[in-house]
Amino acid sequence: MSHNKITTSVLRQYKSEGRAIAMLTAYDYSMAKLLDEAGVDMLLVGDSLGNVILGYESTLPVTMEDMLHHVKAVCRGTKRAMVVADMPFMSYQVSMKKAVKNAGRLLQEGGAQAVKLEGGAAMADTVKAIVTAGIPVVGHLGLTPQSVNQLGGFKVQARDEQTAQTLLDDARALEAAGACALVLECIPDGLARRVCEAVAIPTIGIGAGAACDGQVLVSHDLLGLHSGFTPKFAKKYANLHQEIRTAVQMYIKDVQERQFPSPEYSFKMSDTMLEKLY
Ligand SMILES: Nc1nc(=O)c2c([nH]1)NC[C@@H]1CN(c3ccc(C(=O)N[C@@H](CCC(=O)O)C(=O)O)cc3)CN21
Ligand SMILES: CC(C)C(=O)C(=O)O
Ligand SMILES: [Mg+2]
Repeated sequence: MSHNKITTSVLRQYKSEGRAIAMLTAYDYSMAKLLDEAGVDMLLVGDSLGNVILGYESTLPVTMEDMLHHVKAVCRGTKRAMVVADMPFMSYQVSMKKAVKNAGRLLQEGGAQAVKLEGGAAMADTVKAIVTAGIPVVGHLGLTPQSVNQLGGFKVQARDEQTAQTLLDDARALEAAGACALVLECIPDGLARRVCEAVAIPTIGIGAGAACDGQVLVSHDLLGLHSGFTPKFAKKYANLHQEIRTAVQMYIKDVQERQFPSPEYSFKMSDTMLEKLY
């Protein structure tokens, strides 16, 4: 097998060469295999699985056990892409010791290559401790959904001078702490460009404009597979929701009209053998 796994040094090389990084979320084996074979560079097992897969209203109820379950499935389907696992709410905020232990579980038990956690300078020491343990960490700034109860909703972040400066300082603090990349979510494109220029590590945007070194989306959003709310920044490249509905309705009709299964989908036994049965 020619693995050619994407590593943190490959990501930095991409940035220096101006080659854009394509990242998508994946939550299961089949989809991970499909996205990996399509050539995506990074797969994020996002805590958005709380919304998309488990049907929660937010990402807050997602647990370490939920994450591990899905990280394992994704890693079994992935050869080339770097698998990044979101650290769920309360798995890294309580203590640095717990943070290192939980980050370690996502690599040791889950099989991920890196973890991602939300927060800026306040998380720098935690990032440093995890990195010191040999675990690559991706930072996440801007709209950080685990803080939705403080942010007061899912809104564009860092729109005024003070909050924009804080975000720039946070990016520098995370880089200094050893983060290998930064996700920038839902911030003005000009601010994202300033962050990209200010740090040497790759920035991966979601609703953060075109200047980022890479882009990430929730794959269900781009595939038109998610029946719930889709953010404005999510470009829909397909309408699989409708395709699946149509396919399932055809199946139901076939079953009801006894058109399925036709002989090609059935198994035969000789009439002479059948006649012997009593
Ligand atoms: N399906 C899905 N896609 C995502 O991108 C996503 C999730 N789920 N769950 C976790 C977080 C939550 N995210 C969200 C959720 C809502 C908005 C949102 O409502 N955005 C507004 C912008 C409002 C404004 O202009 O300030 C929008 O209209 O898109 C954005 C990101 C991103 N993540
Ligand atoms: C939206 C991305 C960046 C994420 O954190 C997730 O999918 O959980
Ligand atoms: Mg997340």
